[in-house]
Amino acid sequence: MVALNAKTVRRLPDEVVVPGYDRSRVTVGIVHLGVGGFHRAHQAMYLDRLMAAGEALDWGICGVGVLPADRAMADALAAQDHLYTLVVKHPDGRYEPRVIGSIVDYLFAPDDPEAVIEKLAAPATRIVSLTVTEGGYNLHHVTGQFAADNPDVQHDLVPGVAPKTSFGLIVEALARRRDRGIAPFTVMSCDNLQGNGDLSRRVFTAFARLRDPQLADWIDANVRFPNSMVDRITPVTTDADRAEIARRFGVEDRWPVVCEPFTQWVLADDFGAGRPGYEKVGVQVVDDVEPYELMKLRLLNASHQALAYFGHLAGYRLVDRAAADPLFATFLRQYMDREGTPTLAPVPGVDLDAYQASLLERFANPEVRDTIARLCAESSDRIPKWVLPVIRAQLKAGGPIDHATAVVASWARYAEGVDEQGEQITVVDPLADRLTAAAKRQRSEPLAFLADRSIFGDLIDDERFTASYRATLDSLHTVGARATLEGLVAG
Ligand SMILES: NC(=O)c1ccc[n+]([C@@H]2O[C@H](COP(=O)([O-])OP(=O)(O)OC[C@H]3O[C@@H](n4cnc5c(N)ncnc54)[C@H](O)[C@@H]3O)[C@@H](O)[C@H]2O)c1
Ligand SMILES: O=P(O)(O)OC[C@@H](O)[C@@H](O)[C@H](O)[C@H](O)CO
Repeated sequence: MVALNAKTVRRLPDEVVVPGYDRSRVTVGIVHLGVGGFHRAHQAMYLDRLMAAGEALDWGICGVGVLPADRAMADALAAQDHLYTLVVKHPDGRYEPRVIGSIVDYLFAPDDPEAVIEKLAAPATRIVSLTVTEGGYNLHHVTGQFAADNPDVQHDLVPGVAPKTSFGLIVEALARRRDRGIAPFTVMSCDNLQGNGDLSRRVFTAFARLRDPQLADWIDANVRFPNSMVDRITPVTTDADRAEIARRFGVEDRWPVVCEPFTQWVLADDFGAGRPGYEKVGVQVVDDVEPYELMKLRLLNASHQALAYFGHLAGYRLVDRAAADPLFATFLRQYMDREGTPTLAPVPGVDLDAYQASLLERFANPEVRDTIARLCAESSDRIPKWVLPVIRAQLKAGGPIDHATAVVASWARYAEGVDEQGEQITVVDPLADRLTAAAKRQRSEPLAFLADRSIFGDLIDDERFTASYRATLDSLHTVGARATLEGLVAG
């Protein structure tokens, strides 16, 4: 057994691909906030491929942990010279292991925010990328504007304090760059949000405006925020993954990453200070990302939510098991076909029918072992971004809404916190208490959950929507998830 680090990496079995490039020559050009599973399966992997081809050695990544919970990642990476194993799991049971070397440093902001700000302000830092989850942008769910009422954001607005948030860290670094005459970095969001670049521009300038209006104007005029669509299903790493990787390859890795074979990154070419030649390793660099991102968010991510709550209520705990159930597969396919896809513009080079079929195959990969629990978490940050826009578009167009609306009703039923067997459901959501309190009232007050206008806006005033919602919720309460799905599928 080999405990992974820079010295031991050469002793790994041949089937493990290891960095063939000299990592001591790699310098930091990218600072990444939110180094979780996805960043390590996606952006860091693309860069590793480029580095393996002898390119982009001045675009190494320095990871940053913003939240106190990131201490575990800081410790794991430090113990391994920032190396980790990425294991691609094929549906036939094949594992493809690769040690990724593109992350060369990691800073833990809660211990030393000043070091993070200086790293961000360093002239060599030309891109600051983000995977801080949908919640990390502090968006008002209905208006899409920056919600400044978060206590940590308020803390970061006090002059001279050590920042606690991405906003405080990035905006302070941009202020120092401006004052020192250093060109700004590009801010590249890789989170699952429509127009993630445009939206990053909105929230970072809104935060800066609360601090210093001139700085906000400077950021707005000088900083680039490219949009992107990112895709690769990356479940939470488990101890079983660690044990299996040790057993198969003799690698002792504190925090490997596992993921599906599919990967996609569609990126707008909008960088102010250069970028790695990502297109050489399969990234689609395009002028307009919107058609791709709408396709992905409204088909893949919305379908994930369509599977999540019904799946949990029907007794499933793994995504592949639910996706392989013909009833669920039919429901998802009908949702995509009749409701999601008609809201999309044509996507260059993509056959949407084939895309839908490929999603069902990806979800049903039995090796990935993605959990329903991961998909159910933080729903209040996901449903408004992925499912409600489909309902609104279909209401406007007079199109069908029953399946997308049923997803919302299934979330409301799930949020009651008790399943169909009377077992407790742990609702993981920043708004869990509020959501569960409203959901518990809905047996006597059917629209109680929808009354939260900060999430649903004025949807509660639309009679077609509420009629469909009530019908599904009532069915969930009386006949349960499976029979409700059967009814929906039968039309
Ligand atoms: N996992 C996937 O399949 C997948 C695929 C495509 C895109 N993504 C995007 O990547 C994001 C992260 O996914 P992951 O699987 O890496 O999750 P993860 O839980 O492994 O990592 C999330 C990281 O974000 C940080 N974070 C969370 N809230 C934050 C905040 N408010 N401020 C700063 N940092 C914050 C966490 O500390 C952690 O480092 C997703 O929310 C999504 O937008 C994920
Ligand atoms: O990670 P989130 O919060 O964006 O959403 C959960 C999943 O739908 C998502 O992670 C998908 O697995 C991913 O978007 C696939 O590319």
